[in-house]
Amino acid sequence: MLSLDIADLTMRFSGLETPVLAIGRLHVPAGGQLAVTGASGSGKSTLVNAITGLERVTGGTVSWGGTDITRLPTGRRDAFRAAHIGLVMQDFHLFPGLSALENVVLPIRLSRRLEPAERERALRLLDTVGIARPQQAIETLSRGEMQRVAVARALLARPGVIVADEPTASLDGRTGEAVADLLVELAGAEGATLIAVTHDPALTERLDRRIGLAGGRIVEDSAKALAA
Ligand SMILES: Nc1ncnc2c1ncn2[C@@H]1O[C@H](COP(=O)(O)OP(=O)(O)OP(=O)(O)O)[C@@H](O)[C@H]1O
Repeated sequence: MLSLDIADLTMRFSGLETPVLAIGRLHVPAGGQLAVTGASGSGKSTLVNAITGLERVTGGTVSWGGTDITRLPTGRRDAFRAAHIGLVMQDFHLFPGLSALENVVLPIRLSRRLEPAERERALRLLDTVGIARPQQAIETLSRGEMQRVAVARALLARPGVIVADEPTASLDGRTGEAVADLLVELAGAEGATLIAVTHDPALTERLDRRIGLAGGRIVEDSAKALAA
C-alpha cells in the first residue's frame, strides 16, 4: 500500500489559457479510499493520467509512498506503474485475439513466467466478478463483461494502489454493486489504496472520502465538510 501526495499539480494543454487541472494539495493515506466526481470535462481522466504517470504533468509533484513519479524518466515511470498500480481504464485496454483469462494474466506474462498459483487466482477473480467462461474470446464479451475482466486484471498482482476510471459505468445496478463491493473488499483485504473516478452513488458511498472537481480544481471535499 502506498500513500498519495499531490502538491501544486498543474496540467496544461497548448492552445488553452487555463490549466485543465490545478490541484494545490491532496493527501490520501496508504490504504485510503477516494472517490473522484465531477461533470464531464472537469478533469477527472486528466487526474487519473497524472497520478498514474500515463501523462507527463506540466508542473508540481505526484508522490506515491514518497516516490515523486513526475521526476522519473518515462521507462522508470512505466515500470513503477506496472509494479504498483492496478489500473481499470474507461476503455478497458483489453487485447482482442486473447481469452478473458489470457487478458487477466497478460501483464504478468509480459514481464515473467506465470506461477500456477497466479493462474488459479486469476480464475478465482474471474469467477468472483461473474465471468463464467474464462476461455471465451475477449472480443465476444459484452461491454459490462469486459469491464469486469478489466477489474479482475487490475487486482491480480495485488497492487499497492488501484486506480479505476468509471469502473461500474457499463454495468447494470446489481452488477455494478457487485463490482463496487469487489473492488472495495479486495482493496481493503490487500490494504491497497483505492482511487475511483465515478458517477455511481453505489460506489461513492462505499468509499471513505469523496472529492468533487470543477474546471480542474477541487471544489468539494467530504473530508473537509466533515471537519467543518
Ligand atoms: N490532450 C488534450 N488537449 C487539449 N485539451 C485536453 C486534452 N486532454 C483533455 N483536454 C481537456 O481537458 C478537460 C478535462 O478533460 P478530462 O478528460 O480530464 O475530463 P473528464 O472529467 O474526465 O470528462 P468525462 O467525464 O467526459 O470523461 C476537457 O476540457 C478536455 O477537453
